[in-house]
Amino acid sequence: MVARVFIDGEVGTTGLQIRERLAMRGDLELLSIPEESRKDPAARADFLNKADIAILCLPDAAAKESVTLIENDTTRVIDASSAHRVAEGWAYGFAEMDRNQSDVIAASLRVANPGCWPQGLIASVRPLVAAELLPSDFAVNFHGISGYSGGGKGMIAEYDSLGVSANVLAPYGLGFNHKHLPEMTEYALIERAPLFTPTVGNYYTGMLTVVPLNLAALDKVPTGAEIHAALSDHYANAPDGFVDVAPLEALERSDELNPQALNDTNRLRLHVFANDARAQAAIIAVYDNLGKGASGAAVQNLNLMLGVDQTTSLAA
Ligand SMILES: NC(=O)C1=CN([C@@H]2O[C@H](COP(=O)(O)OP(=O)(O)OC[C@H]3O[C@@H](n4cnc5c(N)ncnc54)[C@H](OP(=O)(O)O)[C@@H]3O)[C@@H](O)[C@H]2O)C=CC1
Ligand SMILES: CC(=O)N[C@@H](CCC(=O)OP(=O)(O)O)C(=O)O
Repeated sequence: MVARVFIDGEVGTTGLQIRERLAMRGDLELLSIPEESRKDPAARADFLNKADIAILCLPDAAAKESVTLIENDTTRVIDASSAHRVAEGWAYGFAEMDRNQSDVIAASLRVANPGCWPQGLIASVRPLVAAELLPSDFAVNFHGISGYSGGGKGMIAEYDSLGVSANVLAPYGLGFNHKHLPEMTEYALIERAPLFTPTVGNYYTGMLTVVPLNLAALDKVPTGAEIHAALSDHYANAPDGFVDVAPLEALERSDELNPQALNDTNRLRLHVFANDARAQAAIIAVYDNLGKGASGAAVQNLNLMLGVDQTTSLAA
């Protein structure tokens, strides 16, 4: 059966990349709304109700509206916005976060695609809390850099117009109230929101996130090898190999620590660094904010919902 897929917001940054990733697929029919009616709720309702799966690549308010425009109980939804990530009745679309999460996604009518930043944090911290190497009340810090495409068409236009005169590394979110905090807290299994200091760099795409771990105050201090083993065990069982853990090496730095290293892929790679004598460690994640951070994850979720083999479907 050919599945009908409608991308609501198909000319935006995330929507365009999903369309590119799906363009060659013979098992899908891409329903495309005419340019002049792409913001007309009646026309969108028509396409949303015709689709087997609708992928929402819209600002939060428009994504919420799309869901209300669906009048049947057959159109399945993947929402790339942050509107439904901690909402009841929605599955969280990070397949690697738990052993059974890909089955949960595969069976769901409503899937919230994870935020780009939260994936780095959840991938780094959740397995350690689950393995009881970190307590759930651990004070988590989270830093990182994202390419400016993370801010969508508005931020892309801003950086394009400034060119080389744009700030090379701009910290933001300094009111410590970033919209991603609720999903980070819930899915990293931590009790308090992380202290999150994102930065945006003057380059198009790619992310590098850091979870520094000051472990000295813990009753039982995990070693770097224990942290690495817990993450490696967790992702060895993850489906499809999109998330992996680099070997634990006694390095002060690594050339792989480049936010653009996994651009144009659906992959996320974790690196563990530690100094056991100081009870200090850091977990660094590298991925593409438009790949595993958005469009790649959406295609991965689409494949799970359709029961399509990821390795033959261009999700990678
Ligand atoms: N960029 C990224 O790295 C990531 C983005 N996301 C999320 O995905 C969603 C889309 O983001 P992104 O692609 O970056 O954003 P963009 O701003 O690039 O694209 C959004 C698109 O939605 C269209 N749009 C806005 N309002 C409506 C409406 N009422 N009806 C129909 N279309 C509308 C816009 O139209 P117009 O072209 O006219 O402006 C635009 O084409 C957001 O919720 C974002 O938070 C998630 C993870 C990462
Ligand atoms: C660089 C930049 O501005 N990034 C955006 C997040 C990217 C994104 O689109 O957030 P969602 O994953 O929730 O949609 C921000 O920090 O708000």
